[in-house]
Amino acid sequence: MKITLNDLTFRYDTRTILNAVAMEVPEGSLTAITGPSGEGKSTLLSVINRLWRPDEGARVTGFATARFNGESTDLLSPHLDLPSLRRKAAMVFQAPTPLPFSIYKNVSLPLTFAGIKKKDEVNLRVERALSRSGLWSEVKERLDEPATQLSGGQQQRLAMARALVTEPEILLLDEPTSSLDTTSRDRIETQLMELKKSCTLLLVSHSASQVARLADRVYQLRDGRLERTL
Ligand SMILES: Nc1ncnc2c1ncn2[C@@H]1O[C@H](COP(=O)(O)OP(=O)(O)OP(=O)(O)O)[C@@H](O)[C@H]1O
Repeated sequence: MKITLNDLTFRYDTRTILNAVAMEVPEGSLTAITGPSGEGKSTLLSVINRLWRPDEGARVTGFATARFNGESTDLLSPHLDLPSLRRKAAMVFQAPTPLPFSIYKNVSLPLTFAGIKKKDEVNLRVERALSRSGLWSEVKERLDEPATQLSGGQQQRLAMARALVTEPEILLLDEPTSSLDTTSRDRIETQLMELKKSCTLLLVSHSASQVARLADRVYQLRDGRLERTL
């Protein structure tokens, strides 16, 4: 399994969000998490790339592991290198988040943070990430233009490219198409079907039809309990 959660309990102060949940995410699959609003689906994703913060009152017990490059990693370890984890388990959020820079810099920035500076390598990776997110042919002639000039759907594919540029093994997607029209949604869904051949995808979605179209495995979160429904 690429990701395994076992007996995982997540609390914000006294409130239990995840109650002894278990989940197994097979490598190279698209696993979906559904469930009512505010139940803790985003919180569940935050366990995997460690976006939750103890200083906000969050407390976690149990087991959460991911296999990176064949090696098991304890996702709850206090010694985890978080920037490195987030390069291997990258995240795409609900709303597109273009930074006030060029299209090129929006995608290449994580490489700068990772210390990858060789121009040829950066160029290669930016092109590959934009191709994998299905945006390359639309932007290859305008890489120096501001990213904010892209349409909403293009901005979300740009966010996917930014997540993909470090070649993550896991891509966490938190309702990535909920703010988009159906054409933009379809484009992203097409890319996701292609991406799962080379990356493990964990998708939070409110849309039953989207889950039916895309998911190999489905979990539903309700009242703190996680139940496998497919
Ligand atoms: N830092 C925090 N401190 C306290 N409570 C929080 C914090 N972050 C989130 N919560 C609460 O935890 C619960 C779960 O939130 P979460 O965002 O994971 O739900 P969700 O299922 O993803 O919701 P939605 O579908 O609406 O995005 C919510 O009730 C939220 O108010």
